[in-house]
Amino acid sequence: MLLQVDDISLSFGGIKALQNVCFSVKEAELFSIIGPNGAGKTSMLNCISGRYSPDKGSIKFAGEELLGRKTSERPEIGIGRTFQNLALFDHMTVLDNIMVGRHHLLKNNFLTGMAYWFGAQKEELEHRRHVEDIIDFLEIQHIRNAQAGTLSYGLRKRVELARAIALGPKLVLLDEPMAGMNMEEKEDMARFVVDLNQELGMTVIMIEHDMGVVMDISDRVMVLDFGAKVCDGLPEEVMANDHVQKAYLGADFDDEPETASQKEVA
Ligand SMILES: Nc1ncnc2c1ncn2[C@@H]1O[C@H](COP(=O)(O)OP(=O)(O)OP(=O)(O)O)[C@@H](O)[C@H]1O
Repeated sequence: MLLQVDDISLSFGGIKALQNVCFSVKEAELFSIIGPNGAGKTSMLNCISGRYSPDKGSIKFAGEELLGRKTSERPEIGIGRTFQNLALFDHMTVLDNIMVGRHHLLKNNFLTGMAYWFGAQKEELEHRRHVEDIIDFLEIQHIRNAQAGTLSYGLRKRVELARAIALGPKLVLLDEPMAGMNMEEKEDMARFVVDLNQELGMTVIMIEHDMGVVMDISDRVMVLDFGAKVCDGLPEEVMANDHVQKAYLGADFDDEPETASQKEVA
């Protein structure tokens, strides 16, 4: 297993955001987390990315305990992430935004990392080459010099994905990568998520509300509700689960992707 999550609980005052959650993700798997609003999905991602510290439990990545390690170490360990809300530097170009994703490879420090804007040419060249590969991969050549703030929402989400994978993580955590997108943008993003999983071999954990996309592209799916795991398994197993049928999908849920994609968990 690349990621082994055991007995994770997390509370905020009286709110139990996560209750004894256990699951594991294999290398090169595309694993989705679904559930209604407030189910604990982002909290789970935040525990893996180090943003939140769970009250108890263990999260092992490639056999090593992650809990207790600094959040800032996650990129070096091999974990990248995107956020539910866009977190780009709007005044910077697409290229520079993605370069920021690689600053950890310089001196582990944002300020020294920024020094490459002013000089460290050789190292910068190497980084640029790598970033250009990502730009090609995500088909954003045409906007590489555009200011991030001027782009459409769908393209900004794609730039954010580019930054998350700039360091070539083993595991990438995607928090609602298709939220707020139109159909065409969603299809593009779904294709890129599949490609980074299948072509680049990255393991993906994705939170996504669009059930059609989730069931279409995931290897396995986990359902959370009120902070607890309802079930996990193959998409068809999860779809057949009574609790999932009743609580999230409605009795009339149709398995066809065209119909399914109209439905959202919450
Ligand atoms: N930083 C925080 N402070 C206080 N409560 C929080 C915090 N983060 C999450 N919670 C609470 O924990 C519970 C789980 O929230 P979380 O954001 O993980 O759910 P979610 O499944 O990601 O929901 P959504 O689909 O709306 O993003 C909610 O009741 C939420 O209000």
